[in-house]
Amino acid sequence: MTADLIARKDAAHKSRGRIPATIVTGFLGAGKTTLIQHLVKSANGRRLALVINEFGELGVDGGILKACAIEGCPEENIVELANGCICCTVADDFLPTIEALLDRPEPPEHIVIETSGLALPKPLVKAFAWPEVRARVTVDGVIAVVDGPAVAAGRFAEDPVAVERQRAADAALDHESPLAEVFEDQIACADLVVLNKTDLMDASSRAQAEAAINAELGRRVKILPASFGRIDARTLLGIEAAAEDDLAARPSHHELEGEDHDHDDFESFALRLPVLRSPEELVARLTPVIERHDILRVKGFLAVAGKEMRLLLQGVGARLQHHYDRPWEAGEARDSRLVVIGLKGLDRAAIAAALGAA
Ligand SMILES: Nc1nc2c(ncn2[C@@H]2O[C@H](COP(=O)(O)OP(=O)(O)OP(=O)(O)O)[C@@H](O)[C@H]2O)c(=O)[nH]1
Repeated sequence: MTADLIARKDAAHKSRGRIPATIVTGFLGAGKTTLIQHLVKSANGRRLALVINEFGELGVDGGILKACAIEGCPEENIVELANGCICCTVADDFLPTIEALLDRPEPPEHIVIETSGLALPKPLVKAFAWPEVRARVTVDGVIAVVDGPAVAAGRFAEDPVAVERQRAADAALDHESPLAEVFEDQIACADLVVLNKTDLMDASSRAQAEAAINAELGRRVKILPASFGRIDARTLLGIEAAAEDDLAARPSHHELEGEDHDHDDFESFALRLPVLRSPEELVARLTPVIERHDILRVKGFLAVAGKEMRLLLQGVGARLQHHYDRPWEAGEARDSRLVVIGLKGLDRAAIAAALGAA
């Protein structure tokens, strides 16, 4: 799409007096924040506001985006809704945040919402159908970011053995595997699917992942391959789906289970670690802990002895990545904190002890 066409589409939204909003969904660690980082850089100076929601309590994603200090998206345009899942607190947290953005003297030209990896996107889309919001915003599109290698490996496929094990532990469990449910909902709500992490995939695993995605897509929706979410803003913004008018086409478990949906099957907690001797030392400790406890996601900012830079560590399943993302600021507490997310029943004490947490 040309810049011209985007400008015309923006103008069309504005002429109807509505600001477009894009919802970026996708499971824990699929690459949502990475995609948004790239999107902001390629947005050509368009005034964006980012609403970032995280399941863990640390606000790591907001920290990553703020550290980029990207032109067109200054820090005050990044709003964090940490510690929870917006899909269940729509009226309390999410809508007031959107309304506050719209009420600014210079409102954003486009709002990008990153949901937590466990959020079901439909309740958010539904919120945009409420009359007072509908008059001012339209959902330009729901983008589902998918961890390609994880899907190809069957991570989100129905796992009857795991479900039976959970049922044995919790007789009240009345739904299928939590990972499968979140995946199904996120795909079923999408107007565009980004098959991410293709740098880690060969042709056959790509075909497997596409087949698994297609199995959940009830409508004709494009699947775009990507590596590190490198897709131009011109493709991601300006879909013009008006998703709030199209709710019936987006089936969701949320309607069936209400407030009791999947989050209850997951938990997260934060750990404070001592200053690290080296990143490698932490990786060596973490790797077996992640495997033993089947941890889904770890992330955090850490202090390393003798380093003036903040270390960002990210783990998605057993895959760990780290780099120094920015210098510690003057007066900033050089804390080492990690958030750990997994299925309910994590042995917090054992994990903390194995990592030498304070
Ligand atoms: N190899 C590879 N790694 C990727 C790609 N995209 C993202 N990552 C890495 O995956 C990890 C998670 O990426 P994020 O962008 O934080 O994922 P997220 O979906 O925002 O994660 P949550 O907000 O925790 O759900 C980071 O270490 C990224 O560098 C990719 O295309 N290929």
